[in-house]
Amino acid sequence: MSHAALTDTQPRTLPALTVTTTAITDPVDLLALLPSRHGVAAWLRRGEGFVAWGEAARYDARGPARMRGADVWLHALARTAVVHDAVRLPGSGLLAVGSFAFDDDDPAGGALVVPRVVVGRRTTPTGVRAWVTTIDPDGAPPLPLDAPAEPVVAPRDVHWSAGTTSPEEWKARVAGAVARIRAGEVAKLVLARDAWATSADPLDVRCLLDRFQAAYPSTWTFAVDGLVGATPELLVRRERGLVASRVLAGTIRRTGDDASDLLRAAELARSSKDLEEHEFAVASLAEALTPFVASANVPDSPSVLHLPNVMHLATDVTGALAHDGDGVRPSALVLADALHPTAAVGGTPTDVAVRLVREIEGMDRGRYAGPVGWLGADGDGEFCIALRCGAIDPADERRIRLFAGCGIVAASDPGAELDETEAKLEPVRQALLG
Ligand SMILES: C=C(O[C@@H]1C=C(C(=O)O)C=C[C@H]1O)C(=O)O
Repeated sequence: MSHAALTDTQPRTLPALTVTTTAITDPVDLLALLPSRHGVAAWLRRGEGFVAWGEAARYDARGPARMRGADVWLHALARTAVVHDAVRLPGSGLLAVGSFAFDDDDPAGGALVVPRVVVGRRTTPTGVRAWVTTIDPDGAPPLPLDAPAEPVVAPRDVHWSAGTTSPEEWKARVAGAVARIRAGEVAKLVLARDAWATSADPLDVRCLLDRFQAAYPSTWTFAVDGLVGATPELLVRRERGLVASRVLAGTIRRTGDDASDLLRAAELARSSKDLEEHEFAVASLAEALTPFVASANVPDSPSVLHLPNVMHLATDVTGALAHDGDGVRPSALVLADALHPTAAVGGTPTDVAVRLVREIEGMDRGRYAGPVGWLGADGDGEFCIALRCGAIDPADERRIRLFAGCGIVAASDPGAELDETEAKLEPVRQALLG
């Protein structure tokens, strides 16, 4: 598909938004506030973040400029919005949630959506603060905040079906990738696979989110436009002039036995295959971030991140944002665009790896492995990499497409990589099964 066919569909007129944020008493359980399974969004970690519903404005993004176009759109909306923000914390005031396709050419494109209602919660040095933001377009009456909630529906009679390639075929593709790496075409590339699950009823993201939060509290649990998951990987956070990113690459499966998991964690921290893979990812992230920061802190060696299903080598990179030539600081979404795709989901070097991923993987990734998160009107925000997630089929909401991938290097073994994808599919599988 040519890029020309994938230009952004810029809305002709922008609504004038009235935005009001007021402090509320701590609701503790944000998910319990979501009124229905329709048109809801969530961004939660350790019980903090926000839930949102309704749609005040929407930007459907396409093509290589999908993120920059969305950023310009929110900026323009913010210029005409009337904002009363009595809370003034990251995530209060005008914000939008978005997710974007992995590939420039993917018709999935992406979207940035300004919700009608956002309820947020955050721990501050003076205690937990909570707020509600209402966003009303063009004088529309505010949505009722105390509408009775529709009961949450758990998935039922879930059955699984094959994705684009069978496990055997996928292993053959990994072996093909290893041969191309050993031939010197590319140093690392990330290959993913998909699988389908179908429930008896339309899927209710509120149930899946609840289960993700309970099982994976240290991940970013999200629902954005039908993409739902629990990702451990922060692409970029921009908050008050500081940036942060968490690079993950190098993975080992958990056994469920604490003593042997500790041994495996030590093995992972010494494994030259995983350390090499991790170094590629940190180096490419640091290089992509350099033009935007006045200073950066890149730790010399990774730590081990323990999740219930897998352990990863992890490096937290931080920096102080620089102003560009016009004295403007790039927004979180502009930064996400510059950093995407990292070596953790593309490969090294990026351009060759992305071309080979397209050729060898033989599947459309859609919004899997693309940036997902939120953007505030002041440019602060948080974008993760959409991993450990599934995309609900808009044409049949009983169906969800799950994804998982892994970094392939010269020393990769196809059977072990298939195993790793199975471990990475677990969060969504568990959320579907309960
Ligand atoms: C691609 C995925 O995960 C990425 C690949 C990893 C690896 O290869 O070790 C580790 C974490 C993620 O950066 C996925 O979960 O689908």
